[in-house]
Amino acid sequence: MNDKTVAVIGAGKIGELMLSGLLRAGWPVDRLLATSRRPERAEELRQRYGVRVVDNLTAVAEADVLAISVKPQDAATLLADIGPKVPRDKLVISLCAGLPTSFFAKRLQDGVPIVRVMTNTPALVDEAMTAISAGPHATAAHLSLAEEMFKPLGVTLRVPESQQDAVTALSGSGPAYFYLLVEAMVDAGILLGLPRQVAHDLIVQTAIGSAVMLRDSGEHPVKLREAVTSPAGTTISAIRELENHGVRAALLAALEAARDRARELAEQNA
Ligand SMILES: NC(=O)C1=CN([C@@H]2O[C@H](COP(=O)(O)OP(=O)(O)OC[C@H]3O[C@@H](n4cnc5c(N)ncnc54)[C@H](OP(=O)(O)O)[C@@H]3O)[C@@H](O)[C@H]2O)C=CC1
Ligand SMILES: O=C(O)[C@@H]1CCC=N1
Repeated sequence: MNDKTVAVIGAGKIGELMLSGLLRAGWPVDRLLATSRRPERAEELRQRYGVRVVDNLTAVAEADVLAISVKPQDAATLLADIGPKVPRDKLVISLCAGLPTSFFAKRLQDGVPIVRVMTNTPALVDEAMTAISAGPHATAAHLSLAEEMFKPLGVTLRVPESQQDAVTALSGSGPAYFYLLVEAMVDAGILLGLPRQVAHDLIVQTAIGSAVMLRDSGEHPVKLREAVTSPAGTTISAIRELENHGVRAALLAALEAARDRARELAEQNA
């Protein structure tokens, strides 16, 4: 493990997932810093993780890596404070949806390396999907450092920055789509007369089993679905309804909308 100090700037939901994941992976707590806007949040982070919570400028001065995990709408205000004070020997990692690395480059001194990352909430169980892109001045060593930070939280992949809005629509927001499906299927179980807890347990384990098969069997999802779908059986009756209700088209439109929203966030916060 390297000897870098990482500051999570704006340790909210995603920032906390980073902190806790790095600690689980053995990152020394004295090489982690966090910042927060609210004193009660700072206290919560200190209590929970024993991490030092400092102000943004102290984090800039002391850390080698600045992981920006504020909302895209808060990034300009933050950068107005810290941007001109970030020296060129630091690495800035943005976790912000939508914002291109050019947004940060404009607000930092010329030469500060920037990496853009899109991760997701399964980081909580070390099953995140994290996509990493080089921005201005980011070298192979900077990308490796970003990978070293996110690998313990799950799987990492390098993508060109031009793909990051699509990545955000698929894997960044993706957990929410699966949770919504589970919620709807549990409700369907209620409709069919099952107790809520039974419906929940059936669907959660079915989701886990299906996900592990998708990952480990090496089979195409169509093959896996065909193996469940017996001639004149139950599954095809359900699939006819899913197709009748346009679930496939809804997913195409939904992910396109998420991608468009990422673009809009960039335009609104340019
Ligand atoms: N949630 C998710 O699943 C994912 C989110 N992201 C991205 O991660 C980023 C954070 O999202 P999320 O964690 O959900 O949001 P949160 O609102 O939970 O976290 C952002 C945190 O930043 C704090 N903050 C804002 N401005 C400042 C500042 N100037 N100085 C210090 N702290 C500040 C906020 O404080 P306060 O509590 O006062 O608001 C908040 O605690 C976003 O850019 C989002 O696009 C990326 C992938 C997945
Ligand atoms: O909804 C959002 O904007 C953030 C980015 C990806 C997941 N959550």
